[in-house]
Amino acid sequence: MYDWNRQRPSNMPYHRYRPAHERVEVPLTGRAWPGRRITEAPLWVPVDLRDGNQALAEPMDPERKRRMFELLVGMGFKEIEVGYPSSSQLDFDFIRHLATPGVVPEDVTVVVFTPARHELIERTFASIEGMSRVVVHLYTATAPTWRDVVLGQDRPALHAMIRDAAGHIARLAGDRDIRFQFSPEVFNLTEPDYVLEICNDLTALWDASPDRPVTHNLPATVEVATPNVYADQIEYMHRHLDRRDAVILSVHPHNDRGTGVACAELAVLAGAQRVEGCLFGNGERTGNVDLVTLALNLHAQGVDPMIDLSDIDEVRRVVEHCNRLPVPERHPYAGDLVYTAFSGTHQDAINKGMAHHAKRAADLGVPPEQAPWEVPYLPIDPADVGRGYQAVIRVNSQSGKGGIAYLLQTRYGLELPRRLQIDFSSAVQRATDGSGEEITAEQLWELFHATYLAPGEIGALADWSTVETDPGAHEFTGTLRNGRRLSGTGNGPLSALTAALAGDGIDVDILHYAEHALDPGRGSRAIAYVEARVNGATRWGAAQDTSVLTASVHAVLAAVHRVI
Ligand SMILES: CC(=O)SCCNC(=O)CCNC(=O)[C@H](O)C(C)(C)COP(=O)(O)OP(=O)(O)OC[C@H]1O[C@@H](n2cnc3c(N)ncnc32)[C@H](O)[C@@H]1OP(=O)(O)O
Ligand SMILES: CC(C)C(=O)C(=O)O
Repeated sequence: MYDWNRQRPSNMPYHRYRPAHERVEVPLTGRAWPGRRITEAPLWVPVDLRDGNQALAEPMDPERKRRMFELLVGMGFKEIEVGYPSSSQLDFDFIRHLATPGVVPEDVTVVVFTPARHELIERTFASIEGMSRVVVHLYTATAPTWRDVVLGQDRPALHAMIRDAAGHIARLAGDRDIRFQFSPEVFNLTEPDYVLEICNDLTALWDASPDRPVTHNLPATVEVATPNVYADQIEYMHRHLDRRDAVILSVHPHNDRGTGVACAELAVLAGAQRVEGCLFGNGERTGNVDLVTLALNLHAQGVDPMIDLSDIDEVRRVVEHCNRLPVPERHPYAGDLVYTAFSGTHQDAINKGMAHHAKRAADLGVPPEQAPWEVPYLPIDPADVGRGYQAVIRVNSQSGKGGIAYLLQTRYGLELPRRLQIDFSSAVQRATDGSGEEITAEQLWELFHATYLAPGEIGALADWSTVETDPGAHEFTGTLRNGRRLSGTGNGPLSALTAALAGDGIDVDILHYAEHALDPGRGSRAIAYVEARVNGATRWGAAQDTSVLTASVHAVLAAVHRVI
C-alpha cells in the first residue's frame, strides 16, 4: 500500500497541553450557526486606544492618541473604547481632553475601561465628569486558572466581587447618560453556566432594557481553540442570556492561533451583534482581531462594511505612526504586496480579467469602478481601497508573457501581438534569470527597445521612398549605407520593399504584421510590429513613427537587422 503519510513522530513536548474541549465543555445541541450567512455588519468597536495601546512597547503619546481618535471618527466608527483612565495620568488626561465640548461628535459614544476595584472605578468616573454618551466597561477574569492563580477567589467570592463593583458603578452613574458593559475576561476558558450566572445577574442589577441595553462582551482573551468552539460558546450564550432584547452581545477575539478573524465571523453567525478589535490587528501578543480585514471581508461579499476604507493607505499610515509598528507586506487588503502578482499564470489571468472587466463596463455603459468585479486572483478591486493598478503585476523570473504584456500595455500603450508576447517573454526570462531580480516597467521598455527597435529602425538604409505607380502597384527605392541602390515592386509598399531586399540577396517573408496608434488624437505616433522570416530565420521587429508607412518599413528593417 502507498505510504501517503511519511511523517514521523516529532520530539516536540506537545503532551504538556490539553485540548480546549477538555478544559471547557459547551452544552450546546442543534447549533444553528453553521447554516447562517452574514448579511449585515455588526457594530464595530475599535479598542486601539485601550487594548491596542496597552500592547505597545511605547504607548501612544497625547498627539498620537488624538490622531488615532480622529482617524477612528473619520472612518465612521460610532462606539470607540478610548482608554483605561485609572491606569495612568496619560489615559486620564486624554479622557479629560475628550470631555471638552465638541471633541466627541454627537453620534459617537465613548467607552472607558475599569477593573472591579472601588478606588479605580471612582477614578474612572472622575475622568468622564461632564461627558455624555459614555459606556463604563467593567472587566474581571472569570476562568478557573485566573480565579485560582491570579485573583485567589472561588466562584461565589468572585461573583460577589463583580456584583459589588457593578453596584458601585450603577450608584456612581445615577441617572446620567451612561450605559454599562461587562467583560468576563477569558470567557472562552470559563464554565458556560458560571458566565451565564454572572451576566444574567448584572443584566438585572443594571436593569437593562431595550432603551438602555447592557453590553456583555465575551472575550477569547487568549485564543485556545478552533473557531467552531468559540461559535458554540457564543451561540450558547445567545440562547440563554436573560432579557435578550436588552443585551448587546459582543465579542472580543484575540489572534493567538491566527484565527481571530474566523472566530469573529463565526461568532457573528452564532448571534454576536458587536465586535471589538483593532485596526490591522494590533493588540496583546499576536493581536486583537483585525477590524479592517473583517470589514473588507464583508465588502468582498457584497455587504456594506459600514466603515470607510476607501483610502486604506492613509489609514495605514496613521496607524503605523500611532503604533510605531509596521503593517506587514502580506497583511490582508492593506499590505504592499497583496494586490500584486509575480507569477506567470496569475498575471496572465489578471491581464485577461482586466480586459474583460473593461469591456463589461463599456457594454453596461458604466465606469469600470462601478461594474461588477470578477477579476481572477483579485478578491476586490484595488481601486475600492484607493490603490492603483500599477502594482497589480510585477515581473520577475517567474513571470510570463501575460504580465509583461500587461505592464507594457498599461504603462506604454503597447498592444503586443500574442506571438510577439511569447517571443519577448523569453528575452525577459533570459534577463531576469541572470539577475534573479524584479524588472520594472521602465526596464522592460528598454529591453523591448533594445531587442526589437534599436538599432534597426533605419537599418542598413540611408534613405528610401515608395510610390504608387498604378492602382495596386507600388515601387520601393532606397540607398544602402554602402551606397548601393535598391529597388523593387509589389502590390503594396511592404511587398515592394521585400522585393527590393530580395534584389540585394536578402530573402524576406512577412509572416505577421500589426500596427496601432500609441497616443490618441491627430498626429499621434503609430507603432508597427512585423514578424518576418529573413534568410530562413524568424524574427520580430518593431518601430514607431508618426507615419504608419514609415513605422511599417522600419519594423521590417528592424527584423532584417536582427538576422543580418
Ligand atoms: C485582558 C486585558 O486586556 S485586561 C487589561 C489589562 N490592562 C492593563 O493592565 C493596563 C493598565 N493596568 C495598570 O495600569 C495597573 O495594572 C493598574 C493601575 C490597573 C493596577 O495596578 P496595581 O494596583 O499596581 O496592580 P497590579 O497591576 O500589579 O496587579 C493587579 C492586581 O489587580 C487584581 N486584578 C486583576 N484584574 C482585576 C480586575 N479586573 N478587577 C479587580 N482586580 C483585578 C490582581 O489580582 C492584582 O491584585 P493583587 O495585587 O491583590 O494580587
Ligand atoms: C477584558 C477584555 C475586554 C479584554 O481586553 C480581553 O479579554 O482581551
